Amino acid sequence: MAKKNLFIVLEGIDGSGKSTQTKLLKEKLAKAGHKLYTTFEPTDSPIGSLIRNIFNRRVVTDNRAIAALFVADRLDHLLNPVNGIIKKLEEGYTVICDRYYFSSYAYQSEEVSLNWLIEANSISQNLLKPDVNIYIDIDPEISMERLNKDRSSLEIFENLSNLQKVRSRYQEAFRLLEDKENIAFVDGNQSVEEISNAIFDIVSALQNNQE
Ligand SMILES: Nc1ncnc2c1ncn2[C@@H]1O[C@H](COP(=O)(O)OP(=O)(O)OP(=O)(O)O)[C@@H](O)[C@H]1O
Ligand SMILES: Cc1cn([C@H]2C[C@H](O)[C@@H](COP(=O)(O)O)O2)c(=O)[nH]c1=O
Repeated sequence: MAKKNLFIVLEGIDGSGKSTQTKLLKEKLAKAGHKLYTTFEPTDSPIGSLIRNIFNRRVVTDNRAIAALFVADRLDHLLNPVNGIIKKLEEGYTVICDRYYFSSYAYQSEEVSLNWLIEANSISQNLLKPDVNIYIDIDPEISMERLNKDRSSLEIFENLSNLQKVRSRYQEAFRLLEDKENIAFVDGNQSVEEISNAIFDIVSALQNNQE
C-alpha cells in the first residue's frame, strides 16, 4: 500500500535539537519509502528574511509587528504557488517543518495575547493542522550551553531567562489546545540517537494508524 504523506512539525526552544532531528527523521523516512520535503519558519522568503533581519538586530520594529509578520510568513509558507507546503503535500511529499504556529504562541505571547495569536493564525490552522506537533522538551540551561558552544552570535530571544519563559508559554499553549491538536512530547535531554528513535516511533505509530 502507498505510504500516506504526512505533515510533521518539530517544536522546541532554541537549541533543543530541531534541526538535528529534522535531518535524521528525513533520512529515516526516506529509507521507509517516503518522498520528503523539509522546511522551516521563519522561512527564507522575503517576509521570513525581514524577520531574520529583525532577529539579527539589523532592522528594528515592535514586537506586535513581529507577531503579524509571522502570521504573513506562515500563510505564504502554506499557500505559495511555487513551493508552498500545501502544494508539496498535494504532490505527495511528506513535509517536516521546523517550527509552525505553536512557536508564535510560545515566543510572541509575552507581548501579544495568546488569544489574539490563536485567532490571527486561524486561517493557517483551518488550512492545515499538523498530523503531529512533536515538542522536544529540553532544560533551557542545557540548550543555552549548546547555543553558546555552537554560535558566534546569539539572536534576540536566545538568553536563559527568555528561554525559560518561552518553555512555560509552550506548556500553557499545549494545555489550552490539547483537545484540538495532536501533540507529542519527547525528552530533549537525551542523546541525539535516543531522541531520534523516540521521534521515529511517534511518526511510525501515526503512519500505522492511518494505513
Ligand atoms: N541530543 C543532543 N545532545 C547534545 N547536543 C545536541 C543534541 N541535539 C543537538 N545538539 C547540538 O546542539 C546544537 C543545537 O542543535 P540544533 O541546531 O539541532 O537545535 P535547534 O533546535 O534547531 O536550534 P535553533 O532553534 O536555535 O535553530 C548543535 O550544535 C547540535 O549539534
Ligand atoms: C516560527 C517562529 C519562530 N520564532 C523565533 C524562534 C527562534 O528564536 C527564531 C528563529 O528560529 P530558529 O529555529 O532558531 O532558526 O524565530 C518566533 O519568535 N515565532 C515564530 O512563530
